[in-house]
Amino acid sequence: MAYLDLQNIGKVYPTKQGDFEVLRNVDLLIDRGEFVSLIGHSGCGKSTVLNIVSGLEKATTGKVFLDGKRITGPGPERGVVFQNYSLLPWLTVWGNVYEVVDAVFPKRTKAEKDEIVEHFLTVVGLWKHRHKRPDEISGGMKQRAAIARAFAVKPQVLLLDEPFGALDALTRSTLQDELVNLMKSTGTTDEREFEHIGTDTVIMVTHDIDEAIFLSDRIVVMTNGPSATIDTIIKVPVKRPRDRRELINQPVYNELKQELLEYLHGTPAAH
Ligand SMILES: Nc1ncnc2c1ncn2[C@@H]1O[C@H](COP(=O)(O)OP(=O)(O)OP(=O)(O)O)[C@@H](O)[C@H]1O
Repeated sequence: MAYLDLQNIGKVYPTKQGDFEVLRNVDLLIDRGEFVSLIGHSGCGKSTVLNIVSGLEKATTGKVFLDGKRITGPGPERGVVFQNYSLLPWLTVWGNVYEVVDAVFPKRTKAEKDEIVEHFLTVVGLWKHRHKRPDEISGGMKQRAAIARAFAVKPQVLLLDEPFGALDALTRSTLQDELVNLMKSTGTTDEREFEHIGTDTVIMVTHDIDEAIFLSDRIVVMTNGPSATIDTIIKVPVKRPRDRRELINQPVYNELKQELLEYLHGTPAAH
């Protein structure tokens, strides 16, 4: 049985101009431990798929199962990083991360929770900005705060909607590496980890082909909308975790890049 099972997902938005069918017949099975990227033209419905798996959006048709249980709403085992950051405006950067760490690890001491928050704010380069509120920091910094918050609680399933989109190239690759590290820590025997086993399954929406190849086991290419569905699924036949420089020197890297470019640009966008 697949860990995540999307069965015949369809999504229709009622609009003033009539019903707008975003997704039709999306079927996808994801195993525990997989890293899957969703790629496709702007507006085809990638975020909608992610929102349905997060439970924040309801599918019009079809069902999603996680570990055999039907998803009917959000849950702590699924962490999200959305494009709009969703930080609480009245809390500082530190407070935004601490709040979720406190909620998810109620049995840890204050010192342990402080340590987690400090670690992840340092990783994303925001420690010295920890006292600022969201309206006092840039878009890229908000994105990094949202990443710190999601990574810090190590949800089993991480749902990432263009998480590194607003970041400069260097920060982007640092955080991609941190995501790789986060997944490596799965199965840790750290005594304090008893509430959580760590992040082992990721679905990420991205527009960046290199990022998709570097991080993913499989890349799901969506058709152009409306009524978008899965066009094809491309496997990345290289063992994870990968070394960025080694990977780009392998012939398979350019073959995959070419294949993805053909899928994405071989057919014109619908909009
Ligand atoms: N609440 C809504 N009501 C009506 N239409 C909507 C609503 N939310 C999204 N849409 C439409 O659904 C389509 C898919 O949106 P979605 O954000 O899932 O696309 P996407 O592939 O993630 O886009 P991008 O890559 O640009 O982020 C778009 O055409 C969008 O305009």
